[in-house]
Amino acid sequence: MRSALVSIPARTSVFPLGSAAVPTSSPLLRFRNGLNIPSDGEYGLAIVGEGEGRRRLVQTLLSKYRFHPHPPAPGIFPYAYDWGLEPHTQGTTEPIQSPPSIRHLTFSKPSATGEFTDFTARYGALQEEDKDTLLQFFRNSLFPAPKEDAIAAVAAILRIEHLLELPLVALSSGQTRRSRIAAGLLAAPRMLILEDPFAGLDVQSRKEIARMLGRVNSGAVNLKTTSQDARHKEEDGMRLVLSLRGTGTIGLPGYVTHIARVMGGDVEMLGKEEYVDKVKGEEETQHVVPDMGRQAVTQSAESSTQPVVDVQGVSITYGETKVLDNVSWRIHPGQRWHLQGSNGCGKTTLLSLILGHHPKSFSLPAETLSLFSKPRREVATPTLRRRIGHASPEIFAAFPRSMGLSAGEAVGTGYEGVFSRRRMTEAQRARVQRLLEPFVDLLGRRRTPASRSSTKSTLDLIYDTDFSHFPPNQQALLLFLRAIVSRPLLLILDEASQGMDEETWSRCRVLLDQEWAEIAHDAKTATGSEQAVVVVSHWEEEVPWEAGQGRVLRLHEGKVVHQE
Ligand SMILES: Nc1ncnc2c1ncn2[C@@H]1O[C@H](COP(=O)(O)OP(=O)(O)OP(=O)(O)O)[C@@H](O)[C@H]1O
Repeated sequence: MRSALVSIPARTSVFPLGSAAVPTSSPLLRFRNGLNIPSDGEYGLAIVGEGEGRRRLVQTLLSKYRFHPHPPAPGIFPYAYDWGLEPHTQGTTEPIQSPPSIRHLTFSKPSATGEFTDFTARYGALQEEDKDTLLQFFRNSLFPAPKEDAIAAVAAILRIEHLLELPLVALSSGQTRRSRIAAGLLAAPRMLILEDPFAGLDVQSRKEIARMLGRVNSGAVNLKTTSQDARHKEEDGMRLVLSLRGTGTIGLPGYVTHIARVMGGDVEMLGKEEYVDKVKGEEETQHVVPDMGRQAVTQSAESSTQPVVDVQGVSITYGETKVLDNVSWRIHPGQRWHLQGSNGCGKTTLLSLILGHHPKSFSLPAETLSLFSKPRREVATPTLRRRIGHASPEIFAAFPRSMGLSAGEAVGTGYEGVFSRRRMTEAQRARVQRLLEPFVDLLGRRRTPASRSSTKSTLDLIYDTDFSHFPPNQQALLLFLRAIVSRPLLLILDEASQGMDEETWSRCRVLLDQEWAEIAHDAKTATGSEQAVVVVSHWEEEVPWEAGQGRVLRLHEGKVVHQE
Protein backbone atom coordinates (compact mmCIF):
# COMPACT_ATOMS: atom_id res chain seq x y z
CA MET A 1 0.00 0.00 0.00
CA ARG A 2 1.28 3.50 -0.81
CA SER A 3 0.90 6.61 1.29
CA ALA A 4 -2.40 7.85 2.60
CA LEU A 5 -4.30 10.42 0.57
CA VAL A 6 -5.58 12.07 3.70
CA SER A 7 -4.17 11.70 7.16
CA ILE A 8 -5.69 13.59 10.06
CA PRO A 9 -4.37 12.47 13.48
CA ALA A 10 -6.68 11.68 16.40
CA ARG A 11 -7.68 14.62 18.58
CA THR A 12 -7.12 17.19 15.82
CA SER A 13 -9.65 20.04 15.73
CA VAL A 14 -10.51 22.49 12.98
CA PHE A 15 -11.25 26.21 13.25
CA PRO A 16 -12.21 28.88 10.74
CA LEU A 17 -9.32 30.32 8.77
CA GLY A 18 -8.01 33.49 10.36
CA SER A 19 -8.93 32.46 13.91
CA ALA A 20 -6.36 32.80 16.72
CA ALA A 21 -3.40 30.39 16.65
CA VAL A 22 -4.27 29.41 20.21
CA PRO A 23 -7.99 28.76 19.84
CA THR A 24 -10.30 30.87 21.95
CA SER A 25 -13.57 29.50 20.58
CA SER A 26 -14.93 25.99 20.33
CA PRO A 27 -13.82 24.10 17.23
CA LEU A 28 -15.95 23.54 14.16
CA LEU A 29 -15.11 19.82 14.33
CA ARG A 30 -13.09 17.47 16.49
CA PHE A 31 -11.56 14.30 15.05
CA ARG A 32 -11.91 11.77 17.84
CA ASN A 33 -9.93 8.96 16.29
CA GLY A 34 -8.46 10.69 13.26
CA LEU A 35 -9.26 10.18 9.61
CA ASN A 36 -7.06 8.30 7.18
CA ILE A 37 -7.93 7.71 3.57
CA PRO A 38 -5.51 5.26 1.97
CA SER A 39 -4.48 5.97 -1.59
CA ASP A 40 -5.21 2.43 -2.76
CA GLY A 41 -6.49 -0.92 -1.59
CA GLU A 42 -10.00 -1.93 -0.66
CA TYR A 43 -11.49 1.08 1.04
CA GLY A 44 -14.71 3.07 0.57
CA LEU A 45 -15.63 6.07 2.70
CA ALA A 46 -19.06 7.54 3.42
CA ILE A 47 -19.68 10.58 5.58
CA VAL A 48 -22.96 10.45 7.50
CA GLY A 49 -24.56 12.38 10.34
CA GLU A 50 -25.82 15.90 10.87
CA GLY A 51 -26.07 18.07 7.75
CA GLU A 52 -23.99 20.97 9.06
CA GLY A 53 -21.34 18.59 10.43
CA ARG A 54 -21.12 16.73 7.11
CA ARG A 55 -20.68 20.02 5.28
CA ARG A 56 -17.89 21.01 7.65
CA LEU A 57 -16.11 17.72 7.15
CA VAL A 58 -16.29 18.18 3.38
CA GLN A 59 -14.91 21.72 3.79
CA THR A 60 -12.12 20.26 5.94
CA LEU A 61 -11.19 17.85 3.16
CA LEU A 62 -11.17 20.83 0.80
CA SER A 63 -8.68 22.62 3.10
CA LYS A 64 -11.06 25.41 3.98
CA TYR A 65 -10.23 25.33 7.70
CA ARG A 66 -7.26 25.72 10.01
CA PHE A 67 -6.07 22.70 11.96
CA HIS A 68 -5.08 22.55 15.60
CA PRO A 69 -2.65 21.45 16.78
CA HIS A 70 -0.43 21.90 13.74
CA PRO A 71 0.76 18.41 12.98
CA PRO A 72 4.16 17.56 11.51
CA ALA A 73 3.24 18.01 7.86
CA PRO A 74 3.98 15.13 5.57
CA GLY A 75 2.73 17.07 2.56
CA ILE A 76 0.06 19.68 2.45
CA PHE A 77 -1.83 18.95 5.58
CA PRO A 78 -4.22 17.14 5.85
CA TYR A 79 -3.00 15.44 2.71
CA ALA A 80 -0.24 12.95 3.10
CA TYR A 81 -0.19 12.20 -0.59
CA ASP A 82 2.06 13.91 -3.10
CA TRP A 83 -0.51 15.69 -5.22
CA GLY A 84 2.07 16.80 -7.71
CA LEU A 85 2.03 20.43 -6.59
CA GLU A 86 4.90 22.86 -6.89
CA PRO A 87 7.66 22.08 -4.33
CA HIS A 88 7.31 25.45 -2.58
CA THR A 89 3.72 24.66 -1.62
CA GLN A 90 4.70 21.42 0.06
CA GLY A 91 5.52 21.08 3.70
CA THR A 92 3.35 24.00 4.73
CA THR A 93 1.15 23.51 7.76
CA GLU A 94 -1.41 26.18 6.81
CA PRO A 95 -4.00 25.08 4.30
CA ILE A 96 -3.49 26.99 1.09
CA GLN A 97 -6.08 25.80 -1.32
CA SER A 98 -7.54 22.45 -2.20
CA PRO A 99 -5.12 20.48 -4.29
CA PRO A 100 -6.34 20.57 -7.87
CA SER A 101 -6.78 16.83 -7.84
CA ILE A 102 -9.71 17.02 -5.47
CA ARG A 103 -13.10 17.72 -6.96
CA HIS A 104 -16.23 18.44 -5.04
CA LEU A 105 -19.60 17.71 -6.58
CA THR A 106 -22.58 19.16 -4.81
CA PHE A 107 -26.14 19.18 -6.02
CA SER A 108 -27.60 21.46 -3.41
CA LYS A 109 -26.21 24.68 -4.86
CA PRO A 110 -27.73 26.55 -7.76
CA SER A 111 -25.32 26.31 -10.64
CA ALA A 112 -23.01 29.30 -10.86
CA THR A 113 -22.66 29.13 -14.61
CA GLY A 114 -26.30 28.68 -15.44
CA GLU A 115 -26.02 25.27 -17.03
CA PHE A 116 -28.66 22.71 -16.08
CA THR A 117 -30.86 25.32 -14.45
CA ASP A 118 -33.40 26.95 -16.77
CA PHE A 119 -36.49 24.98 -16.04
CA THR A 120 -39.03 26.39 -18.47
CA ALA A 121 -36.78 26.77 -21.52
CA ARG A 122 -36.84 23.01 -21.96
CA TYR A 123 -40.54 22.79 -22.67
CA GLY A 124 -40.82 25.20 -25.58
CA ALA A 125 -39.03 25.88 -28.85
CA LEU A 126 -35.41 25.89 -27.79
CA GLN A 127 -33.41 29.12 -28.08
CA GLU A 128 -30.07 28.95 -29.89
CA GLU A 129 -28.11 29.22 -26.60
CA ASP A 130 -30.09 26.35 -25.09
CA LYS A 131 -29.34 23.95 -27.91
CA ASP A 132 -25.97 22.79 -26.55
CA THR A 133 -26.07 19.06 -26.16
CA LEU A 134 -24.70 17.02 -23.30
CA LEU A 135 -21.93 15.78 -25.57
CA GLN A 136 -20.95 19.35 -26.51
CA PHE A 137 -20.92 20.24 -22.84
CA PHE A 138 -18.54 17.37 -22.06
CA ARG A 139 -16.32 18.27 -25.01
CA ASN A 140 -16.20 22.03 -24.63
CA SER A 141 -16.84 22.97 -21.03
CA LEU A 142 -14.70 20.63 -18.97
CA PHE A 143 -11.09 21.27 -18.05
CA PRO A 144 -8.94 19.39 -18.83
CA ALA A 145 -10.93 18.43 -21.92
CA PRO A 146 -11.70 14.71 -21.77
CA LYS A 147 -10.72 12.37 -24.56
CA GLU A 148 -13.47 10.89 -26.70
CA ASP A 149 -12.89 7.40 -25.30
CA ALA A 150 -13.18 8.77 -21.76
CA ILE A 151 -16.56 10.29 -22.63
CA ALA A 152 -17.66 6.99 -24.12
CA ALA A 153 -16.45 5.04 -21.05
CA VAL A 154 -18.15 7.35 -18.56
CA ALA A 155 -21.36 7.52 -20.60
CA ALA A 156 -21.45 3.72 -20.52
CA ILE A 157 -20.78 3.62 -16.76
CA LEU A 158 -23.62 6.02 -16.04
CA ARG A 159 -25.89 4.70 -18.82
CA ILE A 160 -26.35 8.08 -20.40
CA GLU A 161 -25.30 7.20 -23.96
CA HIS A 162 -28.85 7.82 -25.21
CA LEU A 163 -28.80 11.33 -23.71
CA LEU A 164 -25.56 12.57 -25.29
CA GLU A 165 -27.26 14.18 -28.29
CA LEU A 166 -30.04 15.82 -26.24
CA PRO A 167 -29.89 19.52 -25.37
CA LEU A 168 -28.81 19.99 -21.75
CA VAL A 169 -32.02 21.78 -20.86
CA ALA A 170 -34.11 18.83 -22.08
CA LEU A 171 -32.67 16.47 -19.46
CA SER A 172 -34.90 15.49 -16.55
CA SER A 173 -33.56 16.21 -13.09
CA GLY A 174 -32.44 12.59 -12.55
CA GLN A 175 -30.81 12.57 -15.99
CA THR A 176 -29.10 15.86 -15.12
CA ARG A 177 -27.77 14.36 -11.90
CA ARG A 178 -26.32 11.37 -13.71
CA SER A 179 -24.73 13.74 -16.21
CA ARG A 180 -23.18 15.84 -13.48
CA ILE A 181 -21.75 12.74 -11.83
CA ALA A 182 -20.37 11.86 -15.27
CA ALA A 183 -18.76 15.32 -15.53
CA GLY A 184 -17.18 14.79 -12.09
CA LEU A 185 -15.74 11.43 -13.16
CA LEU A 186 -14.52 12.86 -16.47
CA ALA A 187 -12.39 15.39 -14.63
CA ALA A 188 -10.57 12.27 -13.33
CA PRO A 189 -9.46 13.80 -10.03
CA ARG A 190 -7.46 11.81 -7.49
CA MET A 191 -10.31 12.23 -5.03
CA LEU A 192 -13.92 13.04 -5.87
CA ILE A 193 -16.27 14.12 -3.08
CA LEU A 194 -19.92 13.58 -3.99
CA GLU A 195 -22.62 15.11 -1.82
CA ASP A 196 -25.90 13.20 -1.75
CA PRO A 197 -25.36 11.72 -5.22
CA PHE A 198 -28.40 9.44 -4.93
CA ALA A 199 -31.08 12.01 -4.06
CA GLY A 200 -33.51 12.45 -6.94
CA LEU A 201 -32.48 9.14 -8.54
CA ASP A 202 -35.00 6.36 -8.98
CA VAL A 203 -34.50 3.12 -7.07
CA GLN A 204 -33.00 1.22 -10.01
CA SER A 205 -30.63 4.08 -10.91
CA ARG A 206 -29.46 4.33 -7.31
CA LYS A 207 -28.47 0.67 -7.28
CA GLU A 208 -26.80 0.86 -10.68
CA ILE A 209 -24.85 4.01 -9.89
CA ALA A 210 -23.77 2.78 -6.44
CA ARG A 211 -22.38 -0.35 -8.11
CA MET A 212 -20.59 1.68 -10.79
CA LEU A 213 -19.13 4.11 -8.27
CA GLY A 214 -17.83 1.09 -6.35
CA ARG A 215 -16.03 -0.11 -9.47
CA VAL A 216 -14.47 3.30 -10.05
CA ASN A 217 -13.43 3.56 -6.39
CA SER A 218 -11.82 0.14 -6.41
CA GLY A 219 -9.88 0.88 -9.58
CA ALA A 220 -11.73 -1.76 -11.61
CA VAL A 221 -12.57 1.06 -14.01
CA ASN A 222 -9.60 3.35 -14.41
CA LEU A 223 -10.65 6.58 -16.02
CA LYS A 224 -7.17 8.05 -15.68
CA THR A 225 -5.94 6.04 -18.61
CA THR A 226 -8.43 7.85 -20.77
CA SER A 227 -7.89 11.28 -19.24
CA GLN A 228 -5.74 13.98 -20.79
CA ASP A 229 -4.66 15.19 -17.37
CA ALA A 230 -0.90 14.77 -17.30
CA ARG A 231 -0.71 15.33 -13.55
CA HIS A 232 -1.60 11.75 -12.81
CA LYS A 233 0.33 8.61 -13.19
CA GLU A 234 -1.70 6.10 -15.12
CA GLU A 235 -1.82 3.63 -12.28
CA ASP A 236 -3.45 6.17 -9.96
CA GLY A 237 -7.06 5.37 -9.27
CA MET A 238 -9.81 7.66 -8.13
CA ARG A 239 -10.95 7.71 -4.52
CA LEU A 240 -14.60 8.53 -4.05
CA VAL A 241 -15.90 10.07 -0.84
CA LEU A 242 -19.68 10.08 -0.44
CA SER A 243 -21.49 12.44 1.89
CA LEU A 244 -24.88 10.85 2.55
CA ARG A 245 -27.93 12.26 4.18
CA GLY A 246 -29.27 10.41 7.20
CA THR A 247 -27.66 8.41 9.94
CA GLY A 248 -29.38 5.16 9.10
CA THR A 249 -27.97 2.29 7.15
CA ILE A 250 -30.41 2.51 4.24
CA GLY A 251 -28.76 3.60 1.04
CA LEU A 252 -25.18 2.80 2.04
CA PRO A 253 -23.57 1.42 -1.13
CA GLY A 254 -22.20 -2.10 -0.78
CA TYR A 255 -18.62 -1.07 -1.54
CA VAL A 256 -18.41 1.33 1.44
CA THR A 257 -16.09 -0.07 4.13
CA HIS A 258 -15.68 2.91 6.46
CA ILE A 259 -17.96 5.55 7.92
CA ALA A 260 -17.09 9.01 9.18
CA ARG A 261 -19.98 9.86 11.44
CA VAL A 262 -20.42 13.50 12.48
CA MET A 263 -22.48 14.14 15.59
CA GLY A 264 -22.41 17.19 17.84
CA GLY A 265 -19.20 18.45 16.23
CA ASP A 266 -17.35 15.13 16.74
CA VAL A 267 -16.08 13.07 13.82
CA GLU A 268 -15.92 9.41 14.68
CA MET A 269 -14.42 6.85 12.32
CA LEU A 270 -16.10 3.46 12.28
CA GLY A 271 -15.80 0.28 10.27
CA LYS A 272 -19.02 -0.42 8.38
CA GLU A 273 -20.07 -3.41 10.53
CA GLU A 274 -19.29 -1.50 13.68
CA TYR A 275 -21.41 1.39 12.41
CA VAL A 276 -24.34 -0.83 11.41
CA ASP A 277 -24.33 -2.51 14.86
CA LYS A 278 -24.19 0.83 16.56
CA VAL A 279 -27.10 2.27 14.60
CA LYS A 280 -29.18 -0.85 15.24
CA GLY A 281 -28.43 -0.64 18.96
CA GLU A 282 -29.40 3.03 19.02
CA GLU A 283 -32.62 2.34 17.14
CA GLU A 284 -33.59 -0.35 19.65
CA THR A 285 -32.99 1.84 22.67
CA GLN A 286 -34.72 4.84 21.13
CA HIS A 287 -38.00 5.63 22.76
CA VAL A 288 -40.74 5.61 20.14
CA VAL A 289 -42.88 8.67 20.72
CA PRO A 290 -46.39 8.31 19.34
CA ASP A 291 -46.96 11.03 16.77
CA MET A 292 -49.94 12.81 18.23
CA GLY A 293 -49.85 15.56 15.63
CA ARG A 294 -50.29 13.26 12.67
CA GLN A 295 -53.80 13.32 11.34
CA ALA A 296 -55.52 10.48 9.61
CA VAL A 297 -55.84 11.47 5.98
CA THR A 298 -59.38 12.11 4.93
CA GLN A 299 -59.59 11.32 1.26
CA SER A 300 -62.50 13.24 -0.18
CA ALA A 301 -65.15 11.26 -1.93
CA GLU A 302 -64.61 11.80 -5.63
CA SER A 303 -68.25 12.21 -6.47
CA SER A 304 -68.92 14.96 -3.95
CA THR A 305 -66.37 17.45 -5.24
CA GLN A 306 -65.34 19.06 -8.52
CA PRO A 307 -61.79 18.01 -9.44
CA VAL A 308 -59.07 20.67 -9.10
CA VAL A 309 -57.17 18.94 -11.91
CA ASP A 310 -58.75 17.01 -14.76
CA VAL A 311 -56.36 15.65 -17.38
CA GLN A 312 -57.96 13.53 -20.10
CA GLY A 313 -55.94 11.71 -22.74
CA VAL A 314 -53.00 14.14 -22.94
CA SER A 315 -49.97 13.35 -25.11
CA ILE A 316 -46.78 15.39 -25.53
CA THR A 317 -44.22 14.62 -28.23
CA TYR A 318 -40.77 16.04 -28.99
CA GLY A 319 -39.82 15.02 -32.51
CA GLU A 320 -39.95 11.23 -32.43
CA THR A 321 -40.07 11.00 -28.64
CA LYS A 322 -43.43 10.61 -26.93
CA VAL A 323 -42.88 12.01 -23.46
CA LEU A 324 -46.54 11.73 -22.35
CA ASP A 325 -48.78 9.15 -23.94
CA ASN A 326 -52.55 9.43 -23.49
CA VAL A 327 -52.36 10.35 -19.81
CA SER A 328 -55.56 10.82 -17.76
CA TRP A 329 -55.62 11.94 -14.12
CA ARG A 330 -58.24 13.50 -11.84
CA ILE A 331 -57.27 15.18 -8.59
CA HIS A 332 -60.02 16.11 -6.11
CA PRO A 333 -59.79 18.50 -3.16
CA GLY A 334 -58.30 16.83 -0.08
CA GLN A 335 -56.63 14.03 -2.03
CA ARG A 336 -52.97 13.15 -1.51
CA TRP A 337 -51.17 11.79 -4.55
CA HIS A 338 -47.73 10.26 -4.82
CA LEU A 339 -46.62 10.68 -8.44
CA GLN A 340 -44.15 7.89 -9.16
CA GLY A 341 -41.96 6.68 -12.02
CA SER A 342 -38.33 6.29 -12.97
CA ASN A 343 -36.13 9.19 -14.04
CA GLY A 344 -37.22 10.66 -17.35
CA CYS A 345 -40.66 8.98 -17.42
CA GLY A 346 -42.54 12.30 -17.75
CA LYS A 347 -43.52 13.35 -14.20
CA THR A 348 -42.19 16.91 -14.42
CA THR A 349 -43.63 17.33 -17.92
CA LEU A 350 -47.08 16.32 -16.67
CA LEU A 351 -46.81 18.73 -13.76
CA SER A 352 -45.59 21.51 -16.07
CA LEU A 353 -48.90 21.29 -17.95
CA ILE A 354 -50.81 21.69 -14.69
CA LEU A 355 -48.54 24.48 -13.46
CA GLY A 356 -48.78 26.37 -16.73
CA HIS A 357 -45.01 26.23 -17.36
CA HIS A 358 -45.38 24.18 -20.53
CA PRO A 359 -46.41 26.17 -23.65
CA LYS A 360 -48.84 23.39 -24.59
CA SER A 361 -50.64 23.91 -21.27
CA PHE A 362 -52.59 26.82 -22.73
CA SER A 363 -53.19 25.38 -26.18
CA LEU A 364 -54.43 21.89 -25.30
CA PRO A 365 -58.04 21.20 -26.37
CA ALA A 366 -60.45 22.40 -23.66
CA GLU A 367 -61.73 18.90 -22.91
CA THR A 368 -58.25 17.50 -22.23
CA LEU A 369 -57.11 19.83 -19.45
CA SER A 370 -59.33 21.49 -16.85
CA LEU A 371 -58.02 23.22 -13.76
CA PHE A 372 -60.16 24.38 -10.85
CA SER A 373 -63.32 23.35 -12.73
CA LYS A 374 -62.59 25.40 -15.85
CA PRO A 375 -60.87 24.54 -19.11
CA ARG A 376 -57.21 25.49 -18.63
CA ARG A 377 -57.35 27.93 -21.52
CA GLU A 378 -59.91 29.97 -19.55
CA VAL A 379 -57.72 30.25 -16.47
CA ALA A 380 -55.13 33.02 -16.61
CA THR A 381 -51.59 31.89 -15.74
CA PRO A 382 -51.26 34.37 -12.79
CA THR A 383 -54.40 32.76 -11.32
CA LEU A 384 -52.72 29.36 -11.57
CA ARG A 385 -49.63 30.74 -9.85
CA ARG A 386 -51.78 31.98 -6.97
CA ARG A 387 -53.71 28.77 -6.58
CA ILE A 388 -50.87 26.28 -6.85
CA GLY A 389 -48.06 26.13 -4.32
CA HIS A 390 -44.97 24.59 -5.87
CA ALA A 391 -41.54 23.57 -4.62
CA SER A 392 -39.07 21.65 -6.79
CA PRO A 393 -35.35 21.43 -7.62
CA GLU A 394 -36.14 23.58 -10.68
CA ILE A 395 -37.62 26.36 -8.53
CA PHE A 396 -34.62 26.04 -6.22
CA ALA A 397 -32.23 26.49 -9.12
CA ALA A 398 -34.14 29.35 -10.71
CA PHE A 399 -35.12 31.42 -7.65
CA PRO A 400 -33.32 34.77 -7.90
CA ARG A 401 -30.44 35.30 -5.45
CA SER A 402 -29.28 38.69 -6.66
CA MET A 403 -32.41 40.78 -6.06
CA GLY A 404 -31.77 41.30 -2.37
CA LEU A 405 -35.01 39.61 -1.31
CA SER A 406 -35.05 38.95 2.41
CA ALA A 407 -36.00 35.51 3.76
CA GLY A 408 -39.44 36.83 4.75
CA GLU A 409 -39.97 38.44 1.34
CA ALA A 410 -38.84 35.26 -0.42
CA VAL A 411 -41.41 33.21 1.49
CA GLY A 412 -44.01 35.92 0.77
CA THR A 413 -43.48 35.65 -3.01
CA GLY A 414 -45.47 32.42 -2.65
CA TYR A 415 -48.71 34.40 -2.31
CA GLU A 416 -48.58 35.26 -6.01
CA GLY A 417 -46.25 32.43 -7.01
CA VAL A 418 -43.82 34.97 -8.45
CA PHE A 419 -40.07 35.54 -8.17
CA SER A 420 -40.21 39.27 -7.51
CA ARG A 421 -40.70 41.47 -4.45
CA ARG A 422 -44.33 42.23 -3.66
CA ARG A 423 -46.18 44.18 -0.98
CA MET A 424 -47.58 42.06 1.79
CA THR A 425 -50.45 42.85 4.09
CA GLU A 426 -49.87 42.82 7.85
CA ALA A 427 -51.76 39.53 8.05
CA GLN A 428 -49.51 38.03 5.38
CA ARG A 429 -46.35 39.21 7.15
CA ALA A 430 -47.64 37.67 10.37
CA ARG A 431 -48.36 34.41 8.58
CA VAL A 432 -44.81 34.32 7.15
CA GLN A 433 -43.44 34.89 10.64
CA ARG A 434 -45.60 32.12 12.03
CA LEU A 435 -44.21 29.73 9.40
CA LEU A 436 -40.62 30.74 10.20
CA GLU A 437 -41.11 30.32 13.94
CA PRO A 438 -40.66 26.52 14.24
CA PHE A 439 -37.34 26.83 12.40
CA VAL A 440 -35.81 29.77 14.29
CA ASP A 441 -33.11 27.66 15.93
CA LEU A 442 -32.09 26.17 12.55
CA LEU A 443 -32.23 29.41 10.56
CA GLY A 444 -30.72 31.57 13.29
CA ARG A 445 -27.53 29.57 13.81
CA ARG A 446 -25.25 31.78 11.77
CA ARG A 447 -25.45 35.00 13.70
CA THR A 448 -23.01 37.70 12.68
CA PRO A 449 -21.39 40.13 15.19
CA ALA A 450 -23.77 42.84 13.87
CA SER A 451 -26.81 40.66 14.44
CA ARG A 452 -25.61 39.72 17.94
CA SER A 453 -25.61 43.36 18.98
CA SER A 454 -29.00 44.04 17.37
CA THR A 455 -32.04 44.57 19.56
CA LYS A 456 -34.28 42.77 17.07
CA SER A 457 -35.63 39.35 17.95
CA THR A 458 -33.99 36.36 16.26
CA LEU A 459 -37.20 35.83 14.29
CA ASP A 460 -37.14 39.42 12.97
CA LEU A 461 -33.46 39.10 12.13
CA ILE A 462 -34.14 35.93 10.15
CA TYR A 463 -37.08 37.59 8.39
CA ASP A 464 -34.88 40.49 7.29
CA THR A 465 -31.75 38.50 6.36
CA ASP A 466 -31.01 38.31 2.65
CA PHE A 467 -32.31 35.01 1.24
CA SER A 468 -29.01 34.41 -0.55
CA HIS A 469 -27.08 34.58 2.75
CA PHE A 470 -28.63 31.33 3.97
CA PRO A 471 -26.85 28.08 3.14
CA PRO A 472 -28.47 25.97 0.39
CA ASN A 473 -30.29 23.59 2.75
CA GLN A 474 -31.95 26.53 4.50
CA GLN A 475 -32.84 28.12 1.16
CA ALA A 476 -34.61 24.84 0.31
CA LEU A 477 -36.55 25.17 3.57
CA LEU A 478 -37.52 28.78 2.79
CA LEU A 479 -38.75 27.74 -0.66
CA PHE A 480 -40.81 24.97 0.91
CA LEU A 481 -42.43 27.58 3.19
CA ARG A 482 -42.98 29.74 0.09
CA ALA A 483 -44.94 26.87 -1.48
CA ILE A 484 -47.29 26.48 1.48
CA VAL A 485 -47.61 30.11 2.61
CA SER A 486 -50.87 30.90 0.80
CA ARG A 487 -52.55 27.61 1.76
CA PRO A 488 -53.01 26.92 -1.94
CA LEU A 489 -55.83 24.77 -3.29
CA LEU A 490 -53.22 22.55 -4.90
CA LEU A 491 -49.79 21.93 -3.39
CA ILE A 492 -47.10 20.33 -5.57
CA LEU A 493 -44.01 19.14 -3.72
CA ASP A 494 -41.67 17.83 -6.38
CA GLU A 495 -38.60 16.42 -4.56
CA ALA A 496 -39.09 19.32 -2.16
CA SER A 497 -36.95 17.75 0.54
CA GLN A 498 -33.92 17.49 -1.74
CA GLY A 499 -31.02 19.31 -0.15
CA MET A 500 -32.69 19.56 3.26
CA ASP A 501 -31.31 17.85 6.37
CA GLU A 502 -33.37 15.04 7.87
CA GLU A 503 -34.11 17.13 10.94
CA THR A 504 -35.38 20.02 8.81
CA TRP A 505 -37.57 17.79 6.66
CA SER A 506 -39.06 16.01 9.66
CA ARG A 507 -40.04 19.42 11.07
CA CYS A 508 -41.56 20.32 7.69
CA ARG A 509 -43.65 17.16 7.94
CA VAL A 510 -44.94 18.14 11.35
CA LEU A 511 -45.78 21.58 9.97
CA LEU A 512 -47.63 20.00 7.03
CA ASP A 513 -49.70 17.89 9.42
CA GLN A 514 -50.66 20.98 11.37
CA GLU A 515 -51.47 22.89 8.20
CA TRP A 516 -53.66 20.10 6.84
CA ALA A 517 -55.50 19.73 10.13
CA GLU A 518 -56.23 23.48 10.19
CA ILE A 519 -57.23 23.57 6.50
CA ALA A 520 -59.53 20.55 6.99
CA HIS A 521 -61.08 22.22 10.03
CA ASP A 522 -61.65 25.47 8.10
CA ALA A 523 -63.08 23.54 5.16
CA LYS A 524 -65.69 22.00 7.44
CA THR A 525 -66.56 25.15 9.34
CA ALA A 526 -66.25 27.77 6.60
CA THR A 527 -66.66 27.77 2.86
CA GLY A 528 -63.03 26.76 2.24
CA SER A 529 -61.88 23.75 0.31
CA GLU A 530 -59.44 21.06 1.40
CA GLN A 531 -55.97 21.18 -0.09
CA ALA A 532 -55.09 18.67 -2.79
CA VAL A 533 -51.47 17.53 -2.62
CA VAL A 534 -49.13 15.95 -5.16
CA VAL A 535 -45.76 14.68 -3.99
CA VAL A 536 -42.99 13.50 -6.30
CA SER A 537 -40.30 11.51 -4.54
CA HIS A 538 -38.20 8.46 -5.31
CA TRP A 539 -37.97 7.72 -1.58
CA GLU A 540 -41.14 6.24 -0.05
CA GLU A 541 -40.00 7.34 3.40
CA GLU A 542 -40.06 10.98 2.31
CA VAL A 543 -43.73 11.01 1.37
CA PRO A 544 -45.35 13.09 4.10
CA TRP A 545 -48.16 10.67 4.95
CA GLU A 546 -48.32 7.10 6.14
CA ALA A 547 -48.03 4.34 3.53
CA GLY A 548 -51.47 3.41 2.24
CA GLN A 549 -53.06 6.72 3.23
CA GLY A 550 -52.60 8.41 -0.10
CA ARG A 551 -53.11 7.60 -3.76
CA VAL A 552 -50.57 6.63 -6.38
CA LEU A 553 -50.16 7.54 -10.04
CA ARG A 554 -47.25 5.71 -11.66
CA LEU A 555 -45.87 6.61 -15.07
CA HIS A 556 -43.63 4.48 -17.23
CA GLU A 557 -42.22 5.93 -20.44
CA GLY A 558 -44.98 8.53 -20.53
CA LYS A 559 -47.87 6.11 -19.93
CA VAL A 560 -49.97 5.68 -16.80
CA VAL A 561 -49.22 2.14 -15.66
CA HIS A 562 -50.79 2.25 -12.22
CA GLN A 563 -53.47 4.38 -10.59
CA GLU A 564 -55.20 3.69 -7.28
N1 LIG B 1 -36.87 18.99 -25.94
C1 LIG B 1 -36.79 17.67 -25.69
N2 LIG B 1 -36.42 16.80 -26.64
C2 LIG B 1 -36.35 15.46 -26.39
N3 LIG B 1 -36.64 14.92 -25.20
C3 LIG B 1 -37.01 15.73 -24.23
C4 LIG B 1 -37.12 17.15 -24.41
N4 LIG B 1 -37.51 17.69 -23.25
C5 LIG B 1 -37.66 16.66 -22.38
N5 LIG B 1 -37.35 15.50 -22.98
C6 LIG B 1 -37.37 14.15 -22.36
O1 LIG B 1 -38.64 14.00 -21.74
C7 LIG B 1 -38.52 13.02 -20.73
C8 LIG B 1 -39.37 13.41 -19.55
O2 LIG B 1 -38.71 14.36 -18.72
P1 LIG B 1 -39.29 14.74 -17.29
O3 LIG B 1 -38.48 15.87 -16.76
O4 LIG B 1 -40.76 14.96 -17.39
O5 LIG B 1 -38.98 13.41 -16.47
P2 LIG B 1 -39.22 13.09 -14.93
O6 LIG B 1 -40.11 11.91 -14.86
O7 LIG B 1 -39.67 14.32 -14.21
O8 LIG B 1 -37.75 12.66 -14.45
P3 LIG B 1 -36.93 12.87 -13.07
O9 LIG B 1 -37.39 11.82 -12.11
O10 LIG B 1 -35.52 12.63 -13.50
O11 LIG B 1 -37.17 14.26 -12.60
C9 LIG B 1 -37.04 12.86 -20.43
O12 LIG B 1 -36.59 11.59 -20.89
C10 LIG B 1 -36.40 13.98 -21.20
O13 LIG B 1 -35.11 13.65 -21.65
